[in-house]
Order: sequence, then structure tokens, then C-alpha cells
Amino acid sequence: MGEAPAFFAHDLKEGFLNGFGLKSKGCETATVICNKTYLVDGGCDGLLLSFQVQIFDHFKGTPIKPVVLGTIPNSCKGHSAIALNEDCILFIKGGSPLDDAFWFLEVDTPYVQEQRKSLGCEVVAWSKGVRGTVEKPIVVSGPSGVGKGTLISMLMKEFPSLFGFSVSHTTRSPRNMEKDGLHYHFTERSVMEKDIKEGKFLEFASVHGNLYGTSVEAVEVVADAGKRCILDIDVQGARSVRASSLDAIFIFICPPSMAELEKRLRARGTETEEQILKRLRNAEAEIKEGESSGIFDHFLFNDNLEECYLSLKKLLGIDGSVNTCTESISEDLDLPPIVHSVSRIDNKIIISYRTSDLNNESQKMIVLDLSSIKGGAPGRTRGLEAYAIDSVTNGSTMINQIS
Ligand SMILES: Nc1nc2c(ncn2[C@@H]2O[C@H](COP(=O)(O)OP(=O)(O)O)[C@@H](O)[C@H]2O)c(=O)[nH]1
Ligand SMILES: Nc1ncnc2c1ncn2[C@@H]1O[C@H](COP(=O)(O)OP(=O)(O)O)[C@@H](O)[C@H]1O
Repeated sequence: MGEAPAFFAHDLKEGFLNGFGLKSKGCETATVICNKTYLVDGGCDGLLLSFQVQIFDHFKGTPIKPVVLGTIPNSCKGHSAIALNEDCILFIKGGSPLDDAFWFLEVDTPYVQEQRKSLGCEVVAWSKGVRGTVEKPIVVSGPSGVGKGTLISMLMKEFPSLFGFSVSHTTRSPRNMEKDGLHYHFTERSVMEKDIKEGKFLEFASVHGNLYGTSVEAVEVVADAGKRCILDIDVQGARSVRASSLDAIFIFICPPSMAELEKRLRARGTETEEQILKRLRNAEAEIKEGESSGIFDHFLFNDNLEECYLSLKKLLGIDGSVNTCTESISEDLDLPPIVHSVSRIDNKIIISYRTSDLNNESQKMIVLDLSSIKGGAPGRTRGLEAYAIDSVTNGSTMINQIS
């Protein structure tokens, strides 16, 4: 049997002596990892628990309010918590739909360590557990005018249920046909700089004189829809994503020649002469860096559009031979109820609970297999597998799986 579970929030209605000098409202889970205790919730607002995080450092003896990155889980009526691998805590939200039931609070993963260093304070990061085998995100880079947007649009049009676009933030002005929230989140520089400082961006870069960036939320929204995320970002951004924990594949699109690139940029008619010249100047450096940096896994030449699109589909395994993204998730599992217990055996988390009808009381279990999880904050933890085990007993004596 693995680690002992944390307290169950629903069992603590009367409050408990947490011993940390923190005022308990009786709704927390308290999980100990190394020399720290992580208290989650604390704000029992009516009956809903709000997933606030406080850390108690056993050496310093003081409570700390960390900077919390990632989307915070929505309130629920009860949750349990269990420590994983000394760097992460798994939360199970009772009574929540399965696509919102499993959340990871990263407390010392490489991403959290890096954010702690750059923000200079205690940091934790939420990452929702997404079931099923959604494939790695795809990063597409290449010089302005090479055809990135065109190829991505073709992919999204042909496979709307497989791919989702990561909508970036930018300080540049919208072009005629561009819609806020669809092509970009058009934003003020000061707002974007503030959000960057607060750790809301997975990556950002100054490109052609404007600020561009991928928010953590932009990537999370796509993963939540069960789709494979596509990021259209420049080489600097690709470098940052490569260094992050977002496990992606990196594709660089090359033009057949600089003359053809210029022709496409001019034919698109979306930039002023000055902007076109700036983009062409930057293109040479971008191509050089793209080719020599070792960031990219694949290079595609966009000479003939149809041929390039076919090559893209081939390398993504969606050219008709194999479909890598369509494993459906069975939804035949019961939701974990508010009252449940949780334990761990190796990579399996066992969520046990009782149900009863007129004649029978049965113990049920949901097994959560963590052995194929990928990703994590920033973004989502993908690849959770869950299945149910039922056992029916008569009478009321049940063994609780954990003590
Ligand atoms: N680092 C980074 N680059 C981005 C992001 N969004 C767009 N870009 C890049 O910014 C550059 C300019 O994009 P845009 O203004 O739409 O012009 P276009 O490339 O000519 O279509 C392109 O290289 C994009 O790949 C982002 O979120 N982060
Ligand atoms: N293979 C191609 N041959 C000719 N024109 C192309 C090709 N690919 C894209 N284009 C055109 O080039 C222009 C720039 O493409 P776009 O997708 O906007 O580039 P990017 O997103 O890389 O800046 C668009 O007008 C597009 O229709």
C-alpha cells in the first residue's frame, strides 16, 4: 500500500486542530511532503470548498501564501488528496464529473522550481488531469508569410474534432479579417507585461516589434476540449516551449526561396511596406536559427501547398493510414462521490466508496492509472486511465481500503 492519504475535506465539518497556528474552518486537506504541509481550501464558503492553498514550512514555522499558477479547480463539496512522488499532490473532487474530478497540484516539479526561481517566492501550479490518449501538442514555426497560418487552417478545417488552436496574445493591431479571441487575444502591452510577471504565460517573445505570447490558459482550453493543441509561434517562443515541461513536437516550415517569401507577403496585402521589409529582414535570421538551433524535430518545405499539407498530415499520422488521435474515452464510470477514500499502489490510485440499494450494499472502486501520464503544469496532465471495479456484499460491514 502506498502513502497514507491526506485528510478528507468532507470529514472535517467540525474543524480540526491543524497545529500550524492556522485558523481551520474544517474543510481542508493537509498533505505533508518533505518539510512542508500543504493545506488546501481553507475558505469554506457555505458548503463549497474553494481550493485555496497555504503552505506550512515545518522549519520556518510560519504559514506561507504561495503564488498559484494555472487554472484553479472550481469549488466542490468535498475533496481528498494524496501525495505523489514528493513533487505533486493529486486531488479528487467528490461529486464532480469525471472530466473535472482529477487535479494535480505541482509543488516541486521542474516547472515549479523554475517559476520559484524567476518569481523569487513560493510557487505552486495546478494542472487538470485529462483522461485518454490525446497526442502531444504541435509547435509550428517559420518566417512570416511562409504559410503557417494557411497550413494550420487547412488542418483545423479537415479535422475540427482532432485539433484546437492555441490562441496567442499579441500587442499588434488586428488585421481586417482577424477576430479578437479567435485569431489572437489583442491586448495592451501593459496588461500583457503584468500577466507575464504573474506567471500566466507559457512563453512570450518580442517579434517584429510587438509582444506575442502563449498563455497557460490558451493551451489548457484546447486540452480540456480533448483536442491536440497547435501553437503557431516564432523560434524564440519555440525555444522556450522546448525548455518547458510541455512535451510537444516541433515543426519548422521553410520557404522555397526568399523571393517567393516576399511575393507571398506582398500578395497577402496585410502589412505596410515598412512592416514587409522588417519581416523579410527577420526571416533570414529566423530561418538560420530554425535550421541550426536543434529545436525542431521536422522541417517541411512549403513550395507546393497541397504537397506540403500532405507531408504535414503524414508526419502527424493522419494521412489516412493511421489515426492517432481518436481513441474515445468511455464514460461508463460512476462519478467519485463526495464520501470516498483514496490509496495508492505503485502507479495506481484506488478511490473506494460505498453504494447501497434496498438489498445490497456494495463497495465500488475507481482505479486511476497514472503510468501513462504526460505533460503537467503549465497545461494539463494528459493520459489518465480510469476504470471501475465493483464488489457486492450483503450486510453492512465493509473494510475501508485505507486507514
Ligand atoms: N513567441 C510567440 N510567437 C508568436 C505567438 N503568436 C504568434 N507568434 C509569431 O509571431 C510572428 C508574427 O505573427 P503575425 O503577426 O500573426 O504575422 P505572420 O507570421 O506574418 O502571420 C509569427 O512568427 C508567429 O509565429 C506567440 O504566442 N508566441
Ligand atoms: N505553398 C504556397 N504557395 C503559394 N502561396 C502560399 C502558399 N502557402 C501559403 N501561401 C499564401 O502565402 C500567404 C502567407 O501565408 P500565411 O499562411 O498567412 O503565412 P504565415 O502564417 O506563415 O505568415 C497567404 O496569402 C497564403 O495564401
